[in-house]
Amino acid sequence: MKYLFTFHPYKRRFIHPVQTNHGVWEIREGIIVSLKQEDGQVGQGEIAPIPWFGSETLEQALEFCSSLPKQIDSELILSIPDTLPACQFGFETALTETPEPPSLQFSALLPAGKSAIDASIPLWQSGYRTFKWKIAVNPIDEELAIFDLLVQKIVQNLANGAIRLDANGGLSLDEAKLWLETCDKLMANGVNIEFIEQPLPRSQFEQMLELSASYNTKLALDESVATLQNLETCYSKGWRQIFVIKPLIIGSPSKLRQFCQQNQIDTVFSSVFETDVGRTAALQLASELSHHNRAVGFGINHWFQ
Ligand SMILES: O=C(O)CCC(=O)C1=CC=C[C@@H](O)[C@@H]1C(=O)O
Ligand SMILES: [Mg+2]
Repeated sequence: MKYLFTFHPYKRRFIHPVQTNHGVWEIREGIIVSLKQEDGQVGQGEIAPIPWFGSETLEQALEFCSSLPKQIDSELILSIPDTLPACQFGFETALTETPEPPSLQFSALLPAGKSAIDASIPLWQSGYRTFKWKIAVNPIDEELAIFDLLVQKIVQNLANGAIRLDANGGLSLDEAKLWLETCDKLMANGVNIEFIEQPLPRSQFEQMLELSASYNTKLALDESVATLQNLETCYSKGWRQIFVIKPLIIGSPSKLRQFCQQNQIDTVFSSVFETDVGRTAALQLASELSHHNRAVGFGINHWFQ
């Protein structure tokens, strides 16, 4: 079947710039692709790259879209190269109907630094019980002190709740060990620290594998497994703790589905701060493939003005 193909770049400014060890992210740019069938039905998909995670750049995605003919078919879509994972996701999901996903548990992202404490209260009051906090943004002694207050403020009251820490690869090995020792002690006192996400840079996989065997607190790989190729490599090198899956940059949903059906991996699905177009498709995939005991990192989606 042939589809009439159009694409529309978008640009959205974050209400609160996202502060991580990678820096401050102020504007999210992406592309909405539309595929119109002969009967007039239109399917949409979203291309939302995060090049610093290993996906293609927005420019590369735009160049790919511009290189396509006006009419394309599913054969061309399923042959999009693995070097364009965000395009693979955007075009493939534009092909498929995405029914409303069943209800999922959501995790709320807290801002880095001490503003996390005040930000957590309204989120907790609105029902969130899982929170993710960015670390390796401020000096570790400052963050450990803030974490102490955060735990007292919310986590201890969290019946069946949890807190996740995301370092975006910004800790040194010694800092990672200090965070893990701190979390293990809190875990021993009944605080549910669900995991520490990407404590070390992608280049230190072996050290993270060793850490994962040395502490009770679990580790989740994110930047290390951002594309399906990287995920398969980490799996083949022995990673069996948690895999963060960002559907919009992982690549082909059908290839991801195949891998998850062949390998029972522990996954947590995560947003790339996409629009509702990508979010709907991503939540559908999450509801299909995620271990339902892990909240999905798509909470508070009103990140934009
Ligand atoms: O996973 C979540 O809970 C929310 C999404 C999220 O934290 C991120 C999305 C995109 C890039 C990063 O800034 C960050 C992450 O590292 O997981
Ligand atoms: Mg992360």
